[in-house]
Amino acid sequence: MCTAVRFSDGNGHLYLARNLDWTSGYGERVVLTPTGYATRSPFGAVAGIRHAVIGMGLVEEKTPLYFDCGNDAGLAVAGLNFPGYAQYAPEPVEGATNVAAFEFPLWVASQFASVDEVEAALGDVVIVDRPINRKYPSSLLHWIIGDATRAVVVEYTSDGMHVFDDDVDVLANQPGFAWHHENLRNYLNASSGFPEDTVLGRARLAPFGSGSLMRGIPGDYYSPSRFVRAAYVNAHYPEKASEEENVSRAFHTLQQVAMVDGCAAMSSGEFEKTIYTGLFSSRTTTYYWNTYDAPAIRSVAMADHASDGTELAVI
Ligand SMILES: C[C@H](CCC(=O)NCCS(=O)(=O)O)[C@H]1CC[C@H]2[C@@H]3[C@H](O)C[C@@H]4C[C@H](O)CC[C@]4(C)[C@H]3C[C@H](O)[C@]12C
Repeated sequence: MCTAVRFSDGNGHLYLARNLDWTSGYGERVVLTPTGYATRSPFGAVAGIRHAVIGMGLVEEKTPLYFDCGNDAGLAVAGLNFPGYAQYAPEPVEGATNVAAFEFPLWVASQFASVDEVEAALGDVVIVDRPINRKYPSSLLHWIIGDATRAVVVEYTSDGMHVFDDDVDVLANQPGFAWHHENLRNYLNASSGFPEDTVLGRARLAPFGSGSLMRGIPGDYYSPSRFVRAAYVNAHYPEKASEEENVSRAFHTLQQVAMVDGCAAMSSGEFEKTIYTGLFSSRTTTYYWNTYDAPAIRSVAMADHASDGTELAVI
């Protein structure tokens, strides 16, 4: 499973972070797509790279396949599994902007500078089930897209495109965003406060310590539970000013919804775990990540490579 969160430093910078939860990795690396790169795009949606893009992904058929990424203008996107709901158009539609499912994150991050811009463009978009090759059929995903001010969730289902204003800045897996948002109403009681002593019968009862009013926030790995827990932590985390504090914030928040080996099996019987946690910071246009087996945080800044070059940098 996967979980993603967006937040800001209150000073015009975006932080968008995600856990990639699966049984094993795909050989993913940090990939920088510079503005001079001539990428392939089956229907021409990604005609050129207007904004340099950095994120986690694979390169296949000379095409960056991003799992999550951000750009030099402060916009970022992450794709999370959405099987049973996602349904792309079988063929391109004449007159529309046809975006192959595999290139959706690259299309977002290479073409636009803000959530408002993407949202306006999405009105004309058809997401097409056109795999990059036979090895990699289209993944069934939904996406969170964020900038320094807000986030939206994009779901493409049997009745077409849906764009939701994500006012809690979180995404998990199934079911759809609208369900997850409604489900938050089950947790209105949860708060970060410290309760008063209470009287029960002739007994005066005091809390054991802090955390008492947070009880009821679900602790398991099920997608609805991760959505609620990530929304709680992300909303209660105090705004932080520095890059270091915000990197710490992202990794601490996602640690709350990270999956530990052996605890949750998939239908195959294999266990899911958090393969990597990735974070895009627009403040430094840096991609930070760690992995299950190498938990120290590593980073690559766009400035470390030629973001106006013609070749992909695979780090
Ligand atoms: C498996 C990943 C999603 C993890 C997740 O959400 N798990 C949820 C588990 S569960 O259902 O809820 O049980 C997704 C996220 C991004 C996906 C990748 C990206 O979309 C890029 C390419 C796209 C190609 O079409 C398929 C390979 C691929 C390389 C994808 C493989 C895989 O589907 C990825 C890595």
